Amino acid sequence: MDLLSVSFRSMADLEPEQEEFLELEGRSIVEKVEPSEKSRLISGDEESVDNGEKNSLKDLRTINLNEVAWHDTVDSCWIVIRDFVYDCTDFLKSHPGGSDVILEYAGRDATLAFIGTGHSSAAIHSLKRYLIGELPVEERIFRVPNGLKISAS
Ligand code: HEM
Repeated sequence: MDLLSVSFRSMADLEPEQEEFLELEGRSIVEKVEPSEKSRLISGDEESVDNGEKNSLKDLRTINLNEVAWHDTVDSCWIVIRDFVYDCTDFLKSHPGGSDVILEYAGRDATLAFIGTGHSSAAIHSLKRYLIGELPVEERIFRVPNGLKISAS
């Protein structure tokens, strides 16, 4: 047995409440497809999906972490949640948790903070208003096709 064996599971393996989160992120995509297709969609295998929503997935702009990092101020505040990029600039002042907590993550990944705070379904729903893109496949850590295994051996 490996000393260290960590698996980043595909989205299809997540707990129900996490899956809800992920479904909400891509609601318009997953609602219109069969369960088998949905599982492929949420695991990131977009090529295998042949439906009307395929294009909307592909149309999402690819934004890398380097570009995200430039938007780390109150005048332009981008954050990454589950490999999706959000522009929160206009939302900062109205965030119920205050602007400071979001600004702390401006220009970088805020996934664990966002989840750790226990945001409501309404909050998760509202995320899509600020969605501007997604990370390139090689920079993703949550939506990895077929999962990613890190092993010590
Ligand atoms: C675009 C991203 C975000 C959106 C749309 C958002 C939305 C919301 C909403 C709607 C609430 C009210 C409570 C609820 O419905 O859950 C809330 C509360 C809160 N959020 Fe966020 N949030 C975002 C990012 C973040 C981030 C990155 C943090 C970092 C820790 C954070 C920390 C908090 C905290 C601490 C509260 C609790 C406020 C309280 O109960 O007094 N949020 N957020």
